[in-house]
Amino acid sequence: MKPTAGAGSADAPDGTPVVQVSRLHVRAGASHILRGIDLTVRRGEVVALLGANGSGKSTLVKSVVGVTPPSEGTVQVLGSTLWADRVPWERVGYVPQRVGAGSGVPSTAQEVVASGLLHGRRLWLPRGWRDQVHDALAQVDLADRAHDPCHVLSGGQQQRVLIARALVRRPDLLILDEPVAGVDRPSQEAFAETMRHLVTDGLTVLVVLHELGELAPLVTRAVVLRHGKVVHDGAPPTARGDHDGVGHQHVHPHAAEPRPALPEPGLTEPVVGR
Ligand SMILES: Nc1ncnc2c1ncn2[C@@H]1O[C@H](COP(=O)(O)OP(=O)(O)OP(=O)(O)O)[C@@H](O)[C@H]1O
Repeated sequence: MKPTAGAGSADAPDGTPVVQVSRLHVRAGASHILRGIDLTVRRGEVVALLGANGSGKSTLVKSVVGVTPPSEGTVQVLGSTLWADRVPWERVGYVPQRVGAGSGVPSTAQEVVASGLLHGRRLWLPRGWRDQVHDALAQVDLADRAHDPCHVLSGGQQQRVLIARALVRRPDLLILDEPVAGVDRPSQEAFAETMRHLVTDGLTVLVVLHELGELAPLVTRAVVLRHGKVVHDGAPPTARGDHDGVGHQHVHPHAAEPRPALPEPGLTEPVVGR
């Protein structure tokens, strides 16, 4: 995936909350899925949302993008309160958990990505949309597949189309739910490189991951959910053994500054001084 210049604001992290979740509860029937979540994502941060299957990660990001309404509590995005104020969704990119870009509709990659330029107040494509779509597809290395129907693309390529759809509006806030699940290693590396450029340009990111993988060097904070509650909010964990990995970056503390114990067994392990 190839970066292009400038998405998001060019501001440095300044502590301004971009996402603010307060005492959020979500219930569905008899299920009490989220149980009092507090989460703040500040401008310029890259926050990884981690946790075991069923811990509530997708439900939390769906609440942040206004798909799932809260039972209690509030969610603010870019300073606007969901379900009360108008939220500037045109500044938000969202990649849902793997859904397939085609979803049975015979749309081309170009058409799917172009739909990312539409939002509540703009139901027509802006002047120059073809170039914007081409740039977004180039960022995920699919410019040459623009006119292919999505159903002929592989699962990983469809996922990259959805990433391009989120990037095409040059968002200030990007929310990704397992963006690289099912994406091959070279594409993961290219995606991480694209993200590195976008984050340098000021993009704020909330990303659901099962492991930090190639995005590890970018992640500024990790939030771990368990049974619908936040059980860790702080330094990102480091996967066991990755000192041997290609491209490993020694960004985590060593013996002098031990990491907090990770509360999510089996997910990742703290690494100290290896
Ligand atoms: N609409 C719903 N009705 C009832 N239960 C639901 C609903 N949506 C989610 N759940 C339940 O809430 C829990 C959390 O689901 P969620 O998809 O948020 O988990 P997750 O952490 O994203 O999991 P995974 O890592 O498997 O994607 C699960 O037990 C799920 O079955």
